Amino acid sequence: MGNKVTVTGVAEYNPAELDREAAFYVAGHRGLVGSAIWRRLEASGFTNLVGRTSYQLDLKDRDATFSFFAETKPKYVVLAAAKVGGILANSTYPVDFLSDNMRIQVNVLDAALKNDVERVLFLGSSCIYPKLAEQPIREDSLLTGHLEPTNDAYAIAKIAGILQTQAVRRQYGLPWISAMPTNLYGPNDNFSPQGSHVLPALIRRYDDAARANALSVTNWGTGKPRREFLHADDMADACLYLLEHYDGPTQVNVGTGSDVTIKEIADTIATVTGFTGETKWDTTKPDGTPQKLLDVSLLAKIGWRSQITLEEGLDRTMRWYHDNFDRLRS
Ligand SMILES: NC(=O)C1=CN([C@@H]2O[C@H](COP(=O)(O)OP(=O)(O)OC[C@H]3O[C@@H](n4cnc5c(N)ncnc54)[C@H](OP(=O)(O)O)[C@@H]3O)[C@@H](O)[C@H]2O)C=CC1
Ligand SMILES: C[C@H]1O[C@H](OP(=O)(O)OP(=O)(O)OC[C@H]2O[C@@H](n3cnc4c(=O)[nH]c(N)nc43)[C@H](O)[C@@H]2O)[C@@H](O)[C@@H](O)C1=O
Repeated sequence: MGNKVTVTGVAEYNPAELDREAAFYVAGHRGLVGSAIWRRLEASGFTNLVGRTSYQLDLKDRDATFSFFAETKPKYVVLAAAKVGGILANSTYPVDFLSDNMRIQVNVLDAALKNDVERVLFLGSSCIYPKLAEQPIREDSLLTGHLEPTNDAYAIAKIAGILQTQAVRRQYGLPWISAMPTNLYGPNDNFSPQGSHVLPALIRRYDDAARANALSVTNWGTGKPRREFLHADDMADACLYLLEHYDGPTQVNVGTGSDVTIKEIADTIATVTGFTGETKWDTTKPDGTPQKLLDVSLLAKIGWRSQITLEEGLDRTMRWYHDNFDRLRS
């Protein structure tokens, strides 16, 4: 690692470029985040990227995960493989979100340790923070209050992942880090009506309604909660930036620093899809946490800011959605 720079009172980091020829395993390389990281690494000249689908390698299988690490010997790992879903999936299948994610991350982190992986980036989520955390949410609000019940099982798994990363730092002195993204969107997102996050769900719902000349659509909850949306390409850029510029125990928030209400994002998507009907709200569906806006000042101190505006990101995502429309429905 390079020269140590102190960020007053928060963390320390050592800028150092990663070796472009070393084996770099992107766990979950077909997903929203993993595919964006893969594109970012390719564009930055990495020549030895390693990826496996869940069909080729089920990371819940400990023996298979250890064999894979022993064979491929990655020098770097980003853990973007996880069981992921929106508010309804999280609240309907809490056992899966807890158990699958615990198993995936324990297997990957243990195998990485056994095989001397030099740098690991563990990805958590902004849902690790207390439901009623002071906004914008600082990293030090972790474990200071009760979690949002619709995603507490998933959040507990993610908190365990952060702690495992920190424990490896303490016990073995390795420069492993973790990042906490806000709500993400972009190409290769999950657009399934029941399982997805809100932004892809709204794209699909309003686009379908516009094509069918429907008179109304019905969204979930009250529309009042506030969410912060970051494009996956920005997230991928932040991941590489953190790996090359940050070496501290604190999980680093990754977001844009601004949020919108669900009603506002719904109105925007209605406009861009050309839907002119009425929007209704199904208040029997959960709202989830009232606001989730990350404090991104640590990330700014380290030197990174998001570049893709919500308008630009939505435009890119809509174009990707239309290009992949047939495949997404097959
Ligand atoms: N999407 C979001 O809004 C947010 C995501 N995050 C975090 O970012 C990370 C990536 O999420 P995202 O890209 O959205 O998720 P996706 O669902 O788009 O992708 C998840 C990836 O994980 C892989 N995977 C799942 N289970 C297994 C398994 N048992 N074995 C091997 N691979 C598996 C899948 O592989 P395959 O395609 O081959 O089946 C898939 O490529 C996660 O840690 C998530 O918690 C954090 C905050 C917000
Ligand atoms: C990233 C984060 O994502 C999840 O948390 P969430 O932020 O609450 O996620 P969401 O995107 O699913 O919903 C955001 C808001 O939007 C409203 N909403 C309206 N209409 C639809 C709709 O059609 N689908 C969905 N999913 N939500 C809708 C919905 O009622 C809620 O008020 C975590 O479980 C966890 O996975 C996690 O870490």
